[in-house]
Amino acid sequence: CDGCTGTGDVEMVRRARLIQPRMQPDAIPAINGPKGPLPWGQLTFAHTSDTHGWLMGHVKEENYGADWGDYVSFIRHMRYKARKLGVDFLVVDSGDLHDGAGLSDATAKLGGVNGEVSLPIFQNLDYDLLTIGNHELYVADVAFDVFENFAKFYRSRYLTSNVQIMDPKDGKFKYIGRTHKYFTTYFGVRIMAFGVLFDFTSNANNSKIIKAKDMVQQQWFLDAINTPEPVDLFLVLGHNSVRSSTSTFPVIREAIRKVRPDTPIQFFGGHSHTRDFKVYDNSSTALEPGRYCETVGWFAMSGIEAGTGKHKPAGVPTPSRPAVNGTTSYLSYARRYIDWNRLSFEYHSDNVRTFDTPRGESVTDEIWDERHRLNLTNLYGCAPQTYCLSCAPQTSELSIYPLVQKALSAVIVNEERKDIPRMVFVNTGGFRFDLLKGPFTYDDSFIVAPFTNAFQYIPNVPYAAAAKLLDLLNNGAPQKRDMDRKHRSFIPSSVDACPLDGAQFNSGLVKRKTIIRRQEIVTPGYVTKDDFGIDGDDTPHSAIPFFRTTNDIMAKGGFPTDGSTPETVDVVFYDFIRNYVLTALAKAGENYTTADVEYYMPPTFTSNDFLPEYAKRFWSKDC
Ligand SMILES: Nc1ccn([C@@H]2O[C@H](COP(=O)(O)O)[C@@H](O)[C@H]2O)c(=O)n1
Ligand SMILES: [Zn+2]
Ligand SMILES: [Zn+2]
Repeated sequence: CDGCTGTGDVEMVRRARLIQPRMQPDAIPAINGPKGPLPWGQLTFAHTSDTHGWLMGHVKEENYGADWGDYVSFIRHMRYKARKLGVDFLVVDSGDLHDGAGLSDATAKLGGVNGEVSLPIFQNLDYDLLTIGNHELYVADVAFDVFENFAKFYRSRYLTSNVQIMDPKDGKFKYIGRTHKYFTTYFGVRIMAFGVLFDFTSNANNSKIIKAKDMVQQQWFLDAINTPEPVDLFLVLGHNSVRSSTSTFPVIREAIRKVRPDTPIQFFGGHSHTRDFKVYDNSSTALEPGRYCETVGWFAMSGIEAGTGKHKPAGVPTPSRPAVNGTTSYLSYARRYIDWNRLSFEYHSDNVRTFDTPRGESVTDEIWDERHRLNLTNLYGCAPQTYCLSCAPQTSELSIYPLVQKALSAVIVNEERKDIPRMVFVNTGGFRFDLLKGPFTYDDSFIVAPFTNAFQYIPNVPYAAAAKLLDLLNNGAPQKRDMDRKHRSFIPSSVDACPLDGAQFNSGLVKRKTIIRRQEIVTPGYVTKDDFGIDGDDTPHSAIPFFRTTNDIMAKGGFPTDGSTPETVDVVFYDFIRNYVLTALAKAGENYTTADVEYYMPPTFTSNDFLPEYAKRFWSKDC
């Protein structure tokens, strides 16, 4: 497995970069590319959300294979193009920068803070506006780092209208970023912007989230929406799904509409990891740009009666439809979901002779140096097949969940209680990405299961109650984001098998400054249906099937081999779902409290550790 170790990796990186330009065409990976030029409007936006540390891009999927340096170069070209076209171009992000990849998460394992390497790399992008996600707030140290460093870096551009942190210097709660920003664009559009997190409640104690319904009553908000200054557009950035029932965007919209019935309101959402576009009314729409550096959300609007920007810039497609189909409006809109790869980025930069800007190149170099320094390519074992999160029913052997159950049964064993039967309950929301065939590395351990949830247990629970627990948990409160519309893939009924197979992709162990070429066939990927229809995907794809999962799954261990049922069992679970387990046990007639809960495994052995342990024990190292 050449290149599997850290040192080998760097050697290969350097070599790969040198030889790339002379690669034979057959060696150049192929994906199908953009269907045509992007729309540009009076105001045009590039939007990211839920990047979750994937700044390296998807090293095993060419389709999403660009890295953060490539995105930095892309945005530089787009800013230049916007000026040439005579339109305003704003770059925005809706949060969730942590938990999901080695580059963000490995530093916490080394005793540092999650994000201490990835956030400074992220900061190479000159965002116009950003807001905070719930993954910036689960852990007190992470929240404080965001307050102390990230928010100070972006200053008035980091909007956290309803999120505060306790400043240890004086013990007072303060906004992490700014509550709002009033500004005028280059071409003269006057914007009032907010950044609103959904009503998140699992935050660390040092932070506070003000519910949207309370925020809209606060004096600063009322002053902002009633400002005597002219406002041409309200811009609401939010880590907030654009569609789910838990979204608080409607609350914000109603509050603004009460005092400004005619001013356009544009929302940029996140959190549900979906490509989506929602129409609220004829002057109010919302975009959501997916997850994990798979998508750049692209949005263009024209018709605002302000400024000197062009409403129909020459030589490019322009926004052409009202928000509500069949009506007439002075505003017109367009949206596109761009695949995160160099083919797309280069194409939309008009195939400039040198795509890579010096800043972009240095960001790429930094990412690869850090990847090496953090040992992210260290190998645990070779996955014999691809195990997917949602491309197959959760009981199918193609799904990751039977593998998780096997690994939990084998690895989650307390030596002192190994002969006592145990039932291990974990939430499916803790698994974040497919485990791809081939090398399963330190980086992949974060990609698949980034959280550090501890294994806790209640000893000697009557089996009769424990046996009811899984059904009670799965019929109880949801334990993850609203999955209702998570994958809005438009799936032809003929697709019934999981087309993903790690063998198709590069090993991910060597740097590939990929020169990709177009292919005629269509690669599997997003097939998005939103309020504007089915033409949003910049690169057409064949659909990947999507199957929902239950809240939780359960694995057994140490049960009698003769098939008899034990009197009592140890009920083991992630600390993240402890309260759900206690509630469900009460429903099963067994009242326990947190005082009955103990650690089953050492608290340092977490949900991020059991799959690597399984891979080390049971998978070959010869990929
Ligand atoms: N310690 C944790 C924290 C979160 N989760 C899961 O992540 C979901 C939230 O992720 P988003 O990217 O959608 O904000 C949450 O609902 C849990 O399912 C976890 O398992 N453990
Ligand atoms: Zn997220
Ligand atoms: Zn989120």
